[in-house]
Amino acid sequence: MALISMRQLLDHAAEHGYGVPAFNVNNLEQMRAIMMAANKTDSPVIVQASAGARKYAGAPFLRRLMEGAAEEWPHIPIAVHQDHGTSPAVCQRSIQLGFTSVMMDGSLGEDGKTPMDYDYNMGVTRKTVEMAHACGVSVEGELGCLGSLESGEAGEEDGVGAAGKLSHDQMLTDPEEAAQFVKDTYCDALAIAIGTSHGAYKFTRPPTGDILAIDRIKEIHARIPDTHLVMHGSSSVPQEWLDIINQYGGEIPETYGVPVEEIAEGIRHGVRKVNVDTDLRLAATGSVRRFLAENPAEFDPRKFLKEALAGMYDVCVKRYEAFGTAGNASKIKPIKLEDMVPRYDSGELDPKVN
Ligand SMILES: O=C(CO)COP(=O)(O)O
Ligand SMILES: O=C[C@H](O)COP(=O)(O)O
Ligand SMILES: [Zn+2]
Ligand SMILES: [Zn+2]
Repeated sequence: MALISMRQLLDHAAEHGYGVPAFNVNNLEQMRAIMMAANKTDSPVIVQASAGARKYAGAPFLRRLMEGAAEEWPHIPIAVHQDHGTSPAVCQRSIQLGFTSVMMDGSLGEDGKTPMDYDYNMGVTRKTVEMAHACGVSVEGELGCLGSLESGEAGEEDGVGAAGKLSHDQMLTDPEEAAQFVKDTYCDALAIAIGTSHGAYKFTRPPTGDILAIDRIKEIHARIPDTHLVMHGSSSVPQEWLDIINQYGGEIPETYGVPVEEIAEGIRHGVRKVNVDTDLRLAATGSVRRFLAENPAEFDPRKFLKEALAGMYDVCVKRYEAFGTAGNASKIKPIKLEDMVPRYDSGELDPKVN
């Protein structure tokens, strides 16, 4: 079974200059779509589960989904990551469950909503790193809060993210602070705030530099060249899927996501993990709406779920190709988690800070 640490996967991505989409998983169809697309394109995989996913599917089922993926596609390296952990204890339970990577999102408090200060964030992240690295598990931290530079609104969506108004400073990760944070915590990957937000309603117009700060990535990367940068809220919100949803009875107002070309520019400057959830939701919804509208007599869920899978598969293939992930699965030689431990202990994985 090729469940590997996210650190190993992202180190390979950094060495070879590509990015990896991290798709959120809640159910069988998403998992199969992601894996079938990875198999087709020879891409290594990051799948991630949120607190909402654990609530929806239940932790034992989620674990079995991931184990099932590794069993059916043993030649594909898979990092199993916990998305937006709200405390070291949550991260610890995920490690116990078999996750190979965790996110400690200390930019927000345990409620997942209240923006916290540097010292709190640094403390919980440092604690998580000590615990995770002792198990060979990697850690993603977050500095800055996701939110819209267009409206000043925080990124709350489906109960995830800060709520209310945020200042510009809170919504843009400071390169100086990022350098200090990496020095203080030794996290493997860092989620940065550059104007993206979760969900489908990111921008009211195609984003330009004033509302999507891709340039900020370059400044941060220059300070922490070994730390893998993570873009959250990076669905592209494909207009073709919005059109299909609305053509078949949906009511989604005009909205724009993060263009794939902007993500590719980020990848050229140190972004290695690109979080995508909403795009698969849109593809699944559009596919199901279309199928049921065109086949009103059908009632076998496998028929419409197969359509959902096909729509999501399509999005996954496009992202693996656009981010340069394709062609790399077969080049990675899996390192066991227990063999990551001495690598951390020896200091060979310590981050460089300029
Ligand atoms: O960041 C995400 C999960 O952590 C998902 O972002 P999207 O809502 O843009 O897909
Ligand atoms: O972090 C945001 C992801 O899109 C997960 O969303 P969720 O909490 O609804 O599962
Ligand atoms: Zn956050
Ligand atoms: Zn996120």
